[in-house]
Amino acid sequence: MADKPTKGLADVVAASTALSDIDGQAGRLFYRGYDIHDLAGRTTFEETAHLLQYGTLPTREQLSAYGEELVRGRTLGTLVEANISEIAERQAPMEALRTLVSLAGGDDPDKDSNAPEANLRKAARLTAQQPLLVARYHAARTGAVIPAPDPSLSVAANFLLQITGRTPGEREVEIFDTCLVLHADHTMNASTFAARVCAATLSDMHSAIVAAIGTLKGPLHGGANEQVMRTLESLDAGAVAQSVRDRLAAGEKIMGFGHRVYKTEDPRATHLRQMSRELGEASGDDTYYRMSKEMEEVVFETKGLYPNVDFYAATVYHYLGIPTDLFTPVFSVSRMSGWTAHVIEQHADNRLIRPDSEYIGERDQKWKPIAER
Ligand SMILES: CC(=O)SCCNC(=O)CCNC(=O)[C@H](O)C(C)(C)COP(=O)(O)OP(=O)(O)OC[C@H]1O[C@@H](n2cnc3c(N)ncnc32)[C@H](O)[C@@H]1OP(=O)(O)O
Ligand SMILES: O=C([O-])CC(=O)C(=O)O
Repeated sequence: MADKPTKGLADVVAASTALSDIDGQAGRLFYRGYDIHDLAGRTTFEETAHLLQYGTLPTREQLSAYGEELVRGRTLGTLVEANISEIAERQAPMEALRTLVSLAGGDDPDKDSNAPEANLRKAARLTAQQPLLVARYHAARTGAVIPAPDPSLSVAANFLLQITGRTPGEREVEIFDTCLVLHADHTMNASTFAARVCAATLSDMHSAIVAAIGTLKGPLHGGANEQVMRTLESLDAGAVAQSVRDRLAAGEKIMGFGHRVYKTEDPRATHLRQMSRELGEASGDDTYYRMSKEMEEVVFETKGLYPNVDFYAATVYHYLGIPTDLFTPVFSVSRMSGWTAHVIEQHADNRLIRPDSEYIGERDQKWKPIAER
């Protein structure tokens, strides 16, 4: 007889990983032993992706080779090209990405191999393609002609260029790059777990990533960043505190607050709050930042909850000119680096992930023919 399950697998250690570690009491996050506070603002997304996928911060030569691989990967295959316009017309952003990554699996030259070298090549291609998929999806649905990927630009700069259609400022690129670093990996979060469950059947990397994208989409996970912006837009700037109190009193969840693991401030929120303030002030209208601060105070006062990574990410993306329904796709652009690294790690030391369940249904039922039911 199985033990009583922990609802939502809270506190269950479901996998071993050398990729990231969280101290939820102290509010600390590490990627392969490096404190997120040391990485954020000092290490580029490309270096972070290399750290996760290859295991080390790259030397200059390694970074240059990896950067070139990412630049070469900024291209879409024939299956994706043939379908992206229709998908953009008919599917919302995260659904479209789920479909497009699945199609990209069909285009991938390494699709039939889970070998370590093939997995590394697929990880780089998926990391390179994800921002392009988001930009091309957005262009297809708006009819905009977007600039072609610029090989001289970083992942962050190229994405901002393609989404906004204008050359981003240096500080905007730095800030967006830091966002990508902050979202890259996070232990056994729901989408990473989904990817690992899929990979552990010895299914392929693209299948695992499709599972992860579908899982990230939900508002209790990555989908919360979009909902944060929708909440801010729905509030009267002069009555934020009262509206939030009313919503909490009515039993509503306020998106962007609370976390399964952090019992104190999410260390990523510390950076995102600061970047939101900076961009809000630079924009000349920091209303959404100030409203966010007020929400944060009221939610803490009323429920003792802290903002998670999604809360201030919303206003940062807003100030950077990213459309609200692309906030969760932006999360996937970064998390692709972590998801793929987890698939590599799972395949390297695999055992099927198949937990037990507690049976709570009827027993000893007596079968009757259909005429007697
Ligand atoms: C990248 C990420 O995935 S970060 C998380 C993004 N998700 C969100 O921001 C959605 C809002 N937050 C939540 O729903 C939750 O805090 C989660 C999903 C993140 C964590 O969930 P769990 O660990 O299962 O906590 P759970 O949902 O059981 O909450 C515990 C208690 O805090 C309350 N609570 C948790 N989060 C919130 C919130 N955002 N607003 C109001 N109350 C909340 C719950 O209602 C519950 O109260 P109760 O014990 O009186 O019923
Ligand atoms: O860890 C989690 O449960 C959610 C989260 O913050 C993330 O995926 O970044």
